[in-house]
Amino acid sequence: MTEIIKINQLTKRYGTTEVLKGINLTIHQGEVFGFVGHNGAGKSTFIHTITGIIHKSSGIFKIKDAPDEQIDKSKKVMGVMPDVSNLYEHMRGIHFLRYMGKLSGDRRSKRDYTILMKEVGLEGAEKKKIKTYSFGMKKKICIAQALLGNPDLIILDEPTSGLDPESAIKIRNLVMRQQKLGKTILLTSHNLDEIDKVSDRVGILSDGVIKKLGTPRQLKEETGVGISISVRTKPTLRKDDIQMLSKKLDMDVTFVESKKEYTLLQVASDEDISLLSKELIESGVQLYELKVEERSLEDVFMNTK
Ligand SMILES: Nc1ncnc2c1ncn2[C@@H]1O[C@H](COP(=O)(O)OP(=O)(O)OP(=O)(O)O)[C@@H](O)[C@H]1O
Repeated sequence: MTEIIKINQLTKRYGTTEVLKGINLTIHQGEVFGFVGHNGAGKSTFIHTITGIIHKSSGIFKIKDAPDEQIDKSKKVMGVMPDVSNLYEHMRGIHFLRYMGKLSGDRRSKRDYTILMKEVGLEGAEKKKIKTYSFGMKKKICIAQALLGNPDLIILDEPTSGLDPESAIKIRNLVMRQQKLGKTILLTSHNLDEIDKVSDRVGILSDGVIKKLGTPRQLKEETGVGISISVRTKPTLRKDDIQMLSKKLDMDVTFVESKKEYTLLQVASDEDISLLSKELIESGVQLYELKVEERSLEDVFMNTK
């Protein structure tokens, strides 16, 4: 696997405040990497550092074979989504993209710029001045800008924040299409469901370091958070029944609540689900339904200190 980003012990201080305290990370070509962390964790600082917008304090990093001292070389392979405040607001959307495209050596035809605008959901707004765009529309043109020049590495800082659900799905699909073209995508988002859907791997930034790293599935499995299951039985299982079952099976089954014929429980592992259902059937309870509620990245995030 070709490494496209390699970071060793990267730190960044603002005055005496150390925001990044030693980031180690490798991202491979063709990966969609989701970077998450609470407000102020340092995600933007990280992106600004590796894209050469601000200087690192210490550590080393390489973007596609170019060491950080040669950041100008690596800028050529990166497409970075700018902040909405950096748009030339007096320009019309399509003219702005063509202008920025020229600066980044973009070779697409005039017609393809219209297609690009459509891809990010700006059809019909090509000739409108950016200053008349809504916040979401400005966000979309920033995403389009990150794709100019056919970069190998696309870096998107909160691309879908402030977008309506339909637009967010469009951007998610765009990310996946770019991946199919062989691009590497690094993105941040506070929408953990979205990160779960698009990312091959996820890194959780906390206290200046990457506290958790892995595929969404690995992280969810490692979290140690119990698995929530809902069972529909006759008779409906009550708290006392669950306590008895738990004792009999010698395992932790936590009663959460019972509503009508449904009982919500938590168990520790997949094996527990199998043992529990077997025991229920053997004890003569009519088991009509057993539904496992998927663990979410939100659980992982909330359990990352
Ligand atoms: N130019 C700066 N000078 C001093 N402190 C800064 C500067 N830029 C950011 N910070 C501080 O660094 C920390 C990390 O900020 P950063 O914007 O990187 O976080 P973030 O994870 O992107 O947050 P959010 O999710 O809210 O966008 C914050 O405490 C912030 O106040």
